Amino acid sequence: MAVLVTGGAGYIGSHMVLALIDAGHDEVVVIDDLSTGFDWALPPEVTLVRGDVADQALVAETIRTHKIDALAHFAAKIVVPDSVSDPLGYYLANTVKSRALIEAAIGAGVRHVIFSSTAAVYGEPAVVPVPEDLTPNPINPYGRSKLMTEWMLEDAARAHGISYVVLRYFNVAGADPRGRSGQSTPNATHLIKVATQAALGKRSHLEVFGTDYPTPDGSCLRDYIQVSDLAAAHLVALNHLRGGGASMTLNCGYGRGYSVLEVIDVVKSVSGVDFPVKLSPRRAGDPSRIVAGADRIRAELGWVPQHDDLRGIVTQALAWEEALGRRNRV
Ligand SMILES: NC(=O)c1ccc[n+]([C@@H]2O[C@H](COP(=O)([O-])OP(=O)(O)OC[C@H]3O[C@@H](n4cnc5c(N)ncnc54)[C@H](O)[C@@H]3O)[C@@H](O)[C@H]2O)c1
Ligand SMILES: O=c1ccn([C@@H]2O[C@H](COP(=O)(O)OP(=O)(O)O[C@H]3O[C@H](CO)[C@H](O)[C@H](O)[C@H]3O)[C@@H](O)[C@H]2O)c(=O)[nH]1
Repeated sequence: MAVLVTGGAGYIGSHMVLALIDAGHDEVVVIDDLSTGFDWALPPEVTLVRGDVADQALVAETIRTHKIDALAHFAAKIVVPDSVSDPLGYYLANTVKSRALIEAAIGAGVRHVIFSSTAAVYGEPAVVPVPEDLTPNPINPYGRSKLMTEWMLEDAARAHGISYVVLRYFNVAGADPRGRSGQSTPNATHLIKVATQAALGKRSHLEVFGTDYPTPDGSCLRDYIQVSDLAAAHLVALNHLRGGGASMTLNCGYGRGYSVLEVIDVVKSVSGVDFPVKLSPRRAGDPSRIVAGADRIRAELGWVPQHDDLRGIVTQALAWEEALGRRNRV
């Protein structure tokens, strides 16, 4: 039995690949078009199929050749403000292409699917921390594009007798504790990545997008989950499905929110650099606060996070950013 990881050369997917290898899974296959991923992020024992997840012939051949029973689908476009300016591009990448992938995967014999969804499906939730059974109400095209894929997967699983786990990630951050991978996108927009780049002088300053939100300090609140903890959640989800477990949808977060200004303070404290910060207007598509109701995944899958510590997450992100600079990569 082998696992196909779409988007495995990307930030989170590469940590999933490492988690699979570390756990002794001997056949891991990645399909990735390298649009935002890097082949060097993959260990040498992993098979990389370079291509598009919507190429149904390629997907079917890959699944049959490697006798794949489980699919972990990470490949997507992921930047919320870009989805506001290019909604149709996001619906194509995240919804239309996922439809093609799911059809090809089921047709070729895949039995289990783990899907990378997002807290963005909740939009601006009335309840915080947000439980999984709150009716989704995304406020940007990114969240909508992902929610439609959740629905397609749920319907297709019911019709074709396969099982799935939808994981709704909150804000993913940090890097592999052993320094093997991290967030490598040069023009990434994620707060902790941008802040570490500002601390290391790769950016002149950091902008805070909005200080007039209805939150304690006026900046947005997010629940930052460490990337290897998230990968570990996928492993327990995989074991659950292969063991005959039921389909389910689970939040992935720690259940605690930090404001943008709090995160900046931690990055300044850990790095020892008082980099310039500019207070700017709100960014399109941002909800004010989003924190995971984090109990269900622990109860259902027995997931126990190992890295629930913002200072530790920032320390890992800084170390990875420094290593990228040393390697002259990005
Ligand atoms: N980063 C976060 O905070 C976050 C939060 C919630 C959900 N997610 C979800 O996690 C998943 C992974 O995100 P990430 O942060 O690792 O992003 P990423 O951009 O680093 O990784 C995406 C990978 O998918 C590949 N890819 C994109 N489109 C493809 C296609 N059509 N065919 C083949 N490969 C393709 C890219 O080359 C890249 O390697 C996404 O589905 C995203 O929506 C991320
Ligand atoms: O330079 C920056 C970057 C971000 N922010 C703020 O920091 C917060 C977090 O922003 P990120 O861009 O790091 O993350 P998002 O919350 O926009 O989105 C991320 O988490 C979501 C889930 O909550 C999605 O899944 C999405 O893929 C992923 O990028 C937001 O309030 C944003 O306005 C800044 O103030 N300055």
